[in-house]
Amino acid sequence: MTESAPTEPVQTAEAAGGLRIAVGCDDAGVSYRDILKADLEADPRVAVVVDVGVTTDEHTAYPHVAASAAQLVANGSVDRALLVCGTGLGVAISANKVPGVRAVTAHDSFSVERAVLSNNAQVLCMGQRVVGIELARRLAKEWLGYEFDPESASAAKVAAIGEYEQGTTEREQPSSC
Ligand SMILES: O=C(CO)[C@H](O)COP(=O)(O)O
Repeated sequence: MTESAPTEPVQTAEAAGGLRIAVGCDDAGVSYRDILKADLEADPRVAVVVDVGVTTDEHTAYPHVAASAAQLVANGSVDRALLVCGTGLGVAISANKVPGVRAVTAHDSFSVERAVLSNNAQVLCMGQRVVGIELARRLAKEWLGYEFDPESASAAKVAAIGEYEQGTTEREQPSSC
């Protein structure tokens, strides 16, 4: 099911009956976004797909699309986001500017796995000019199967990322600096 972007966090993945996922792209990622979106909509693990753009005749730059999707993640409207631009880099950098969001660019199976299991990344970014479409589809499918374990040894490391973001911790610099 595709829905327009909700403004309020309405429910949880459990209540929705599956993952709620935002998809987005710039004009360099439209065809991959369309294919990946269709795959997500057909996947029984996915309850809701929210498309934040762009449309085929639109040229909104990647930071704006990425920020829209990341804000939906941050406010709890969706569980995850899948973003596509030319490289997957700009959308990741942009999404990471939204507090609470951990976005990665990944084009291989192991990195996709660790993005969730090590980093609890909610946003996966790919580059239409970098990865083949069949690999991108496979990676997106694998990505759905991973769930971060808050009891894992990785949890404290992810928490430390949040502390730096919030400025509640600071690392002592070497005395030479
Ligand atoms: O890949 C992109 C940003 O990382 C984007 O699709 C193209 O950006 P541009 O090279 O600045 O046009």
